[in-house]
Amino acid sequence: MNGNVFIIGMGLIGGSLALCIKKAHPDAKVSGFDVRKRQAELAKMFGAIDEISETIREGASDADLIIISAPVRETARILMELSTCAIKETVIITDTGSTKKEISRLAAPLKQKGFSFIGGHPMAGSHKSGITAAKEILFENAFYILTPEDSREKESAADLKEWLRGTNARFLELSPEDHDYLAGAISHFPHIIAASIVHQTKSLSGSNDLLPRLAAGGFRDITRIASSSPEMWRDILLHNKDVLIELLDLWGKEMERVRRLLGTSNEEELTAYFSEAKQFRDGLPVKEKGAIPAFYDLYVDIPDYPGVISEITGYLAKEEISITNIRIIETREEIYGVLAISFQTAMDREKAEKCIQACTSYPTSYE
Ligand SMILES: NC(=O)c1ccc[n+]([C@@H]2O[C@H](COP(=O)([O-])OP(=O)(O)OC[C@H]3O[C@@H](n4cnc5c(N)ncnc54)[C@H](O)[C@@H]3O)[C@@H](O)[C@H]2O)c1
Ligand SMILES: O=C(O)C(=O)C[C@]1(C(=O)O)C=C[C@@H](O)C=C1
Repeated sequence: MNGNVFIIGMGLIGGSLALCIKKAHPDAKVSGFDVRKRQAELAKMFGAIDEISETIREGASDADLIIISAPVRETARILMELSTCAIKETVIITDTGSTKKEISRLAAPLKQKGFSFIGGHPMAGSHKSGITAAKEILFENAFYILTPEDSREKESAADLKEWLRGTNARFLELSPEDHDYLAGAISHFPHIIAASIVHQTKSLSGSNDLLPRLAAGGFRDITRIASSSPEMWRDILLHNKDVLIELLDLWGKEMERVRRLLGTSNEEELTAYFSEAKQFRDGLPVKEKGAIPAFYDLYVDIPDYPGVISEITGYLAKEEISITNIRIIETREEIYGVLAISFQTAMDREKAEKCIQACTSYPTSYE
């Protein structure tokens, strides 16, 4: 498509969308604004945007598409500001916020003036923030929720999907209320639990300094998202307060149930508790990014000696196989550790396994 795209908030999501739009629509002009000007400068340096806008008013004036990609409570303020700006009658306005009900309510002044606002939420991300973490592949195969509310917005949603074609995401239309309930359950609530586990560990470690040093695989897996932006999560929780309080009450009952099973040493029910959870978790889609991003992980049993990781990444680099993440799951002195390497595609993982098998004697595996 040809036209002017204006992105407000040049962080992880704004930057990644800018890269996707530039790839799919090379003739479009993409400009960006960020309250932290350095973010916009970096976005320009990385080639994510063509121009930096000095103000929202300036960037919005000639835009055909405006994407707001700031924390959700800032998004509310930006919507108010946009409703006072001179903007094209035909402009499509969208956002990327993790909550939709409150944002859609706050877009009312713009909608009353006849502008198309379509709430949006790409359901993929990271615990990392800022433009330096942005990547074109972030939304590949992920669900991208849109919340058009009337027939005019549903029509504009078709143009919006075309603008966002380069995300290679799977678009899904929901009401803002349904969105907030679902996202509350599978995204917002797990972030509270992750942070609460870290809090519990922190307070226990006050009386035992060995505790944080022992926190390995399982703890790291379940608490990764506790490293996300605190301001972003504060705002999400405040926007989705009612749903989250309801989920916290349910969780309390769930924990009571486990406590009872433990108290009575109920072996059968405890096995059933974990079996049911395993069955449901194992049945979640792995090939596509759902609420849970797809990982194409390869596990390599490695001896614990200096240089072993660079040895393996060196072999992969020679074959030009790109890695998205690498971590050690477990290391104990003189015992084998497990190196988990993540790839973007199943094909990359297969190539990597063949390469490691050809160059080393380290056992490899994946689920
Ligand atoms: N991080 C994720 O995993 C993820 C995934 C999907 C959606 N989201 C949502 O997308 C939005 C952006 O998240 P992110 O991860 O890119 O955060 P981020 O912190 O990486 O980027 C947000 C950017 O917005 C800028 N900003 C803040 N207030 C602003 C304002 N008033 N005007 C202009 N710029 C402003 C910040 O300086 C920052 O650069 C949030 O609403 C978040 O809920 C996040
Ligand atoms: O992968 C992560 O780090 C995320 O937390 C991404 C995640 C999620 O909960 O799945 C976080 C918030 C967004 O609104 C969408 C995606």
